Amino acid sequence: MAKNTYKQPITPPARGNEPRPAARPAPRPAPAPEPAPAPRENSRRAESGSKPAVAKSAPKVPKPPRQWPKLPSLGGLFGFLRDRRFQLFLGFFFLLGSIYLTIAFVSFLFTGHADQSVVGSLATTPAKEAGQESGNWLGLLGAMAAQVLIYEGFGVAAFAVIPIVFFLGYKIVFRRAGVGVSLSYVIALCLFSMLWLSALLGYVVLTLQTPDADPNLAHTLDFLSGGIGYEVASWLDSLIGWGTVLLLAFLLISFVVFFFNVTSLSMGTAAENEADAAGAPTDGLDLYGRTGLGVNHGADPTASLDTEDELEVDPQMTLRSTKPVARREPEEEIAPRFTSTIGGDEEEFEVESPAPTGSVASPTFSITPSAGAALPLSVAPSVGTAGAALAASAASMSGPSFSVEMPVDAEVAPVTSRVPTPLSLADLADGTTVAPASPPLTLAPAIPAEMPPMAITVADDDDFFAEGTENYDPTLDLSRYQYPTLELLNDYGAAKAQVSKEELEDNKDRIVETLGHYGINIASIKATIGPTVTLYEIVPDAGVRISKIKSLEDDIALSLAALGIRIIAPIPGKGTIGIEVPNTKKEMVSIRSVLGHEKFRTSEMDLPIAFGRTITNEVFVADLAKMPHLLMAGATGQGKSVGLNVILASLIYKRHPSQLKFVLVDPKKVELSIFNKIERHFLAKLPDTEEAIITDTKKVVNTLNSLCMEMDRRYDLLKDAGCRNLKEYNRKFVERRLSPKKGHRFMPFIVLVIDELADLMMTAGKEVETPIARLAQLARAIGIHLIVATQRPSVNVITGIIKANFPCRISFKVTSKIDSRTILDTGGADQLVGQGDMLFSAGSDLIRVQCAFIDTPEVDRLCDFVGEQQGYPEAYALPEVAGAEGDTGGNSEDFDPASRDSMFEEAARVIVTHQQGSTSLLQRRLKLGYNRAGRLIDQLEHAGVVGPFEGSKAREVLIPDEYSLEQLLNNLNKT
Ligand SMILES: Nc1ncnc2c1ncn2[C@@H]1O[C@H](COP(=O)(O)OP(=O)(O)OP(=O)(O)O)[C@@H](O)[C@H]1O
Repeated sequence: MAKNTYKQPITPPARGNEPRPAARPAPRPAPAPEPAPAPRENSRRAESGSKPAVAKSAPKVPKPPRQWPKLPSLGGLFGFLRDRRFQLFLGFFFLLGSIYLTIAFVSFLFTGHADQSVVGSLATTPAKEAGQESGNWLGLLGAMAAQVLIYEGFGVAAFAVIPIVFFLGYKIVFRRAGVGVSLSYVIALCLFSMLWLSALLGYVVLTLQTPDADPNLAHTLDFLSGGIGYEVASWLDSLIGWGTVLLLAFLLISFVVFFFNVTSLSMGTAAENEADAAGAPTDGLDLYGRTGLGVNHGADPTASLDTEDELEVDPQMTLRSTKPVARREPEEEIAPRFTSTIGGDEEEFEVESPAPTGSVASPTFSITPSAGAALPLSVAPSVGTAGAALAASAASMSGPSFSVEMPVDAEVAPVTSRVPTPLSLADLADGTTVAPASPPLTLAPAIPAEMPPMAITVADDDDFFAEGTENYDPTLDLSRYQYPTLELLNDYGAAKAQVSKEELEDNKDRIVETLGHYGINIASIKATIGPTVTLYEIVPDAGVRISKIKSLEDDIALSLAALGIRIIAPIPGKGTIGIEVPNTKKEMVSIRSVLGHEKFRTSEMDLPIAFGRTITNEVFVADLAKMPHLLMAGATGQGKSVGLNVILASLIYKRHPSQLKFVLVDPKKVELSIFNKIERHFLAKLPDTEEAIITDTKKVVNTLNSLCMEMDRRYDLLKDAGCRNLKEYNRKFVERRLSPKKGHRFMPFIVLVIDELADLMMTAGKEVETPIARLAQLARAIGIHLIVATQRPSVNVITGIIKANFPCRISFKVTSKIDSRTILDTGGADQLVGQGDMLFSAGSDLIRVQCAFIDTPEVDRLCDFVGEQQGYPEAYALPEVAGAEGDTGGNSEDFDPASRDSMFEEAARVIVTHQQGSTSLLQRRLKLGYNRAGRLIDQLEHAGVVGPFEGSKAREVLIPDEYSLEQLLNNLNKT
């Protein structure tokens, strides 16, 4: 029966918007009228199950009358199945039946031959007479059963029927699987063994039964395979001959792989093997769910995990069932009961069962925090003492059999978990101590009826942080995340020098000659071949004025008949003059060659970017975290987009999704859309937006403002933690010196990429300029970095205030010297050769780099590789911008009561009843998606029910009680 005994779950703080309240939630209030839930917008796996409670209290929407003919209800027809007496009758029938079959089968091994004629003569002989002649210890019926199942059926493999019958009876009588093995597990194993063995023995019999074989042997063999096995084998033999053996081997391997969930052929460590032998729940997944030994099988429920196995579950929990995996007729009595031990007292409460028609075999459960629970809390299902069922069930269930869902919430203390997502059943064991986690975990689904009893003790938040010996590892939320491999990128082979000796000599001679014409003699000349240009370093004779050489730039270019000559006079720190001469044949720098270079691979930088190769052919790697922002310019078609992709790819190759988030702004709409695939891994977005990649100017303004809010919050947290920068702060958090209870969280780097600033500046001007400048000025310490690109480096796009805050700039080829000056404060960018030829300026240094090349299919493959892996439930949510226009429901001026959400009143009641202005409360109580709950909160703000957004705190509830609320609602309805 569906019950919802936890009346008031605490609000799991929603990332980005509704922060976790600083203090532990208030004790459970008196039961209040349940708000009517509505169908979820964004159903989550763990929350999408149908719930009777939901159905009961659903809003009273009049249903259209159905005109279907009346049929007798199935419940009435098969109601006797729920009769416990009938169940016991059936259960014992199977149990005794299994004993009967065992005796009959064993007897058949001795008396079978004699009984064959007895059973065969049944058509002509009276049953009584035949029974008297039967040699089977269980009479004629025993002889018949054995004859059918063994001789005519499956041979000795028919013994596998016995466990099926036994466990079926056991399950019905005792309402749980026997000896820790789930029924489906037994049935699958036994059926396969029976069919496979029978076919194998059939083939053996077929091969041994040659005309000259010993008749006694042939007689014995009759029993081995049974009629079916023999027929199957002969059929296979006629079709594929001795390939039958291969086929059978293949079937066996396939079964083992799927049934035991073999995922790896590695032999595992000695420790793992030991643990395995002892029945500890390693089960193919290591402590953090990574695939290890590769075989899932029964786990000893009493085996407790060592400290590393700790799970983290939010301190307070509600147990409720969600999506049933399989369904069958309801059996109310079997509804699992859970006990919660609070302090020394045991308190029993019922779990919301999936639905009146819900499954008992495999209902699913989620554990989410609840307000009423005190610490420490231990939760133990009181049904099911089955031993090895836990892991076995996990193995036999396909898909995400048991998962932890953690709402990703920027606002809230981060997930402190060392729990892999999804959590495997094997990760839970009796006696597991779990650390508190915030945001909450949702564990789903489990198989309570087959779950061994287990107690998950949730340590107090403070204790955890005080006692935690192990460092917090943010990557463990996606512990199975695989970094992209270089194989995803095109291999263009080793770079070859494209400049011939003749070309070098030729150029050298011409330079010497040209300078000679102007009376400049050269003491020495040296060439360094780069991918795009060759640098000729000359040491002029004493007394030659450098400015003279510089003024000859065009003349030298003319005499060399080459575009893009750049003279560096003098080369800083070298005392020579450089003349860069483009190579006749450019060498393409593949991204693979730079990402695979040791310099990048072993880089200790926070945000390393492998831009390409310098003119001395060295791989050029720079740290975005140090820049700390980057301005990019370049005329159209000169390699900007490729450059941006190189930057994004470098960062994706080097960072884990937990450490880095991108905010992608793409007014051109097509350049960055490819990165949509990695939304749940690497992208951040406003909570109320559908698309993670921002293409709309209005949304850009909101996003920039939201980033400013995030920046302010981060500064507050840093201040509170006494840290000067993000690195220090995260280190402290990792060392568990900062408690999530106080709002602390692991903060990923955020990289904002704007693909075309000109467009934004034209449409939104100051609205974007101010937050960009603000972010650029302040965000360096708190890990927000900006990469802003533009085609038009004119002063009304790259304004003084923007330029002043972007010390690090890149210019691809631009069309004029003025543009070059605007972006780099010096000429030179106009003389580049294009196709990724770029100048990198960090302060005074100007470095010429050939940008690496990454093709769109390569980016595609990279994004597919990342995107196909398990990600967070949703993109990293940025703080909601109060009063933001667009999707948030409008601002106060244009708030129209008539266009209120249909759940508006229910939402208001929930908020007032709980006195908590939180989006996630609405999400949970009303089963809403984040977007809709966010809109509702906004509408409630406009209606005066809740106060404005308050950063890290929940919104203030402005209506003190339900009476005042009803008055307000009445007034609103009148207007
Ligand atoms: N690093 C590079 N190495 C070799 N070729 C390159 C490189 N970068 C760009 N190219 C060539 O230049 C072409 C245009 O590059 P890209 O699309 O990046 O230009 P863009 O500056 O972004 O142009 P737009 O502003 O019009 O989008 C590419 O298709 C490619 O052929």
